[in-house]
Amino acid sequence: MIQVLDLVKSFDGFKALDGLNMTVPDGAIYGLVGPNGAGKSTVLRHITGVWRQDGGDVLVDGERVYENAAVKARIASIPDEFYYFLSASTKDMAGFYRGFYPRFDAARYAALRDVFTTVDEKQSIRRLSKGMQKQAAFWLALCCRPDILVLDEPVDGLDPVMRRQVWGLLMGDVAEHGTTVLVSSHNLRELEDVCDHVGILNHGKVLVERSLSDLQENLVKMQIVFQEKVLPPLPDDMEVLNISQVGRIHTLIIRGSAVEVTNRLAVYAPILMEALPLTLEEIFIYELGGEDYAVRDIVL
Ligand SMILES: Nc1ncnc2c1ncn2[C@@H]1O[C@H](COP(=O)(O)OP(=O)(O)OP(=O)(O)O)[C@@H](O)[C@H]1O
Repeated sequence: MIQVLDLVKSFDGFKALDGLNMTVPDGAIYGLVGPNGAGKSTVLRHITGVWRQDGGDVLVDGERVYENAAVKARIASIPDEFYYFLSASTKDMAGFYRGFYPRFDAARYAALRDVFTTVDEKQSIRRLSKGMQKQAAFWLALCCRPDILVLDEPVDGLDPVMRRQVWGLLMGDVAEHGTTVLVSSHNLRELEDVCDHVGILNHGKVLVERSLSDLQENLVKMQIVFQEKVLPPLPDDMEVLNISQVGRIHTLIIRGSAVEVTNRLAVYAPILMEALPLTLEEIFIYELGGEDYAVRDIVL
């Protein structure tokens, strides 16, 4: 488990991290979402032990990360800026990682040649295209067999086919080995299909942190058509977060499970009724939008 506790980091008096708290459970795919300058890269650099905090703590399974080689050997990272040795090729870096990561998997390195076919492993990484550099970074990171994989806007620059392949590999590692994946993005939609936990970050703080199952079990989108064009009065204790209407179709966002809400609305004898899942973006908007405009602005 990764615990970030009241983390503070200032640059020339500017608080890039301002008492940031977050918890990433083991085996989670945790999406850290926020606008430019929110502090995503800064917090990730603390979690990977690159930077020392001014205040607070970053713990992995209860141990401090900073200057802790044993903990760092369990973490692989794809940062937003590449840090490979000047003129090092993918193959050179694999040799270096083999010495650092105790579980470096040489057989996997060989097998992944068939996935990253466009990357010339003998070419200097800096001379590869941006997308190929990202592919090389994934190739190397996946071979480290880390317990924790920290990815800073990882799929930027990857084409759609490669994105799918990379996410497939990552999700396979999560399912088979319980790898914890922490991934940052500007865009909730990009993480929609993969994350099971989400933290929304702005101005150096996590505004809200939730697990997807908590959110999804508790909110449903109902599309309903009644004989009459107007919506019948609904029970007082039914928590309706949003109502919209297009023609005769009413769309209601209601708190509760799909089964429970469907049963309660069936009493009104609709002509047509369907319970639909909400997107992650919709969940955040309806769950928090009313009460927290900062969150609403970020996810919209
Ligand atoms: N080395 C640094 N020196 C000075 N200021 C910095 C440094 N690194 C980050 N900052 C500042 O800290 C704030 C957070 O930056 P950070 O890179 O963490 O944001 P981000 O959420 O990753 O943004 P983006 O989505 O644009 O990558 C910004 O205001 C940035 O200017």
